[in-house]
Amino acid sequence: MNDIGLLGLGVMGQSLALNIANKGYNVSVFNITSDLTRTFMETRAKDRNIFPFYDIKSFVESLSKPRKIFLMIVAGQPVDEMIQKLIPYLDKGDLIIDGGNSYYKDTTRRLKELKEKGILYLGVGVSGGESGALNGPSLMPGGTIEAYDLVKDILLKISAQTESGPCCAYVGNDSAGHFVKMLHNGIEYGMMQAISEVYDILRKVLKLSTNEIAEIFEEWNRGELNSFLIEISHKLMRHIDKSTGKPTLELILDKAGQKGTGKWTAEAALELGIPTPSLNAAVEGRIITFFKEDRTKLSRKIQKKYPDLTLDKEKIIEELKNALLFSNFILFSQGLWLMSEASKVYGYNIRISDVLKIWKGGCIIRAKMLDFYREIVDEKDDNSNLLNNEKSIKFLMEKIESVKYITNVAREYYIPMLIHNTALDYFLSMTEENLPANLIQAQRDFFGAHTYSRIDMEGTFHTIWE
Ligand SMILES: NC(=O)C1=CN([C@@H]2O[C@H](COP(=O)(O)OP(=O)(O)OC[C@H]3O[C@@H](n4cnc5c(N)ncnc54)[C@H](OP(=O)(O)O)[C@@H]3O)[C@@H](O)[C@H]2O)C=CC1
Ligand SMILES: O=C(CO)[C@H](O)[C@H](O)COP(=O)(O)O
Repeated sequence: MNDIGLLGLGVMGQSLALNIANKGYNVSVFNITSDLTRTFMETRAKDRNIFPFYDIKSFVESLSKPRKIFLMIVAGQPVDEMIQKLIPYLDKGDLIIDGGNSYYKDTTRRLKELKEKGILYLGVGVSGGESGALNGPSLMPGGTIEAYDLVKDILLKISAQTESGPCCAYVGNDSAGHFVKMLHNGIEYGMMQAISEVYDILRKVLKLSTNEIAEIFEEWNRGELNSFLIEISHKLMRHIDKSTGKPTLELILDKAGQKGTGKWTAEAALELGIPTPSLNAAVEGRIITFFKEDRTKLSRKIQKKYPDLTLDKEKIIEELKNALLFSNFILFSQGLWLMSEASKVYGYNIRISDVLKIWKGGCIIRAKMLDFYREIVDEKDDNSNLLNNEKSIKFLMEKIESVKYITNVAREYYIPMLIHNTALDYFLSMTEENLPANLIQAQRDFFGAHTYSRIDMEGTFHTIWE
């Protein structure tokens, strides 16, 4: 009898199967297309404690009870289909673990449906891409503690390890695991967009070569900005395309793909009423890239009047570094506030400090600054908003002039900076006592008799404006 079943042998599934086997567990594997299983067994899984199965029944029957089946397949309908195929062979107390990027509301529904059948279910956020899955991902399991306890040992062993411990911890009830992973990706979109904005300034304003930009990013990666995304950015910038001799990056079409997790984050924020303009802007930024033909046509219709500026290269590089630190802070701040609200509304009971700990290693948004964010979260009882802390304000105010400077330079050169602009505007809005919403309220009352509150007396008021 094998310890665990891994269902789905795509990019992530193969690596996870190997990772689990490397930790000494016997792994049964199954994939919907048998050829993929055969190829995997003949290559990467050869002579390993990995056992192939070509039908669901024998795959399930190969597992010791209570059975543990890790799904690593395309999210959405395939997960529902596969659960239906598994159910006839499962017993009460068996556990299905969904490690894909499933929509959290689907996870809530599946948990309920399977609970009625006595089958346990865990929605586990998995981050780290192919190499993380193989060498140690960040794991965000959510569901019942009873279900988590069944696979806790395996998950802790296969996860990334940092000086703060394993990058796996029970994150909360119900669909908390997939909600947290979705938010991880929402922040990931923001960080990627912010880095690309900085890259744009370096190449278009300072006219640096891709290799020179790689050097700057490599230098930044040795300091406060140290992160997986900065690291891979400088590495990928050095990759040369063999057929042209050019940096491969320069040959990639500027249309960014997306599979949905960023959009779900923005939707969740709107649904829960938490302001996340920078997370939302990252999704919008990707959507805009998709309209390449329109952008190309329009770009030929406008005349750009470039300024006659003497640029201080070193100053711009230094200000960009600070602006990126500012924007990253705001991205996490918006994301963690949303997480905290979801935790209250959905009863997840998420410990944000633990989430920041498990994001320290293995995942795509791992960064040195996470220690600072965690320090802030740990300082207050109500950790719903990172901004409510003196250290945060000091950190941001030390960098605000850089963001103002950089966003102004960007404007002079017609360069969009969706993340940096929204991060700055968010900070200015959140730290402004007097916003012009009085006018909005008056307009609403004028056209729709929506009423308003007054600053000088209690109550609800309506005015006949004309
Ligand atoms: N790639 C990444 O960096 C990360 C991915 N994820 C998530 O992990 C999951 C898997 O991703 P990844 O490994 O990259 O994807 P791949 O496209 O490499 O693999 C997808 C897997 O799903 C299987 N599959 C597709 N349709 C069905 C179906 N109807 N029934 C059963 N199995 C099916 C495929 O089988 P076959 O090929 O035979 O059709 C294959 O095994 C996704 O939810 C993804 O969002 C999470 C973190 C990181
Ligand atoms: O979950 C992931 C990383 O954390 C996956 O790589 C995911 O596909 C990234 O999202 P998108 O494809 O929308 O960029």
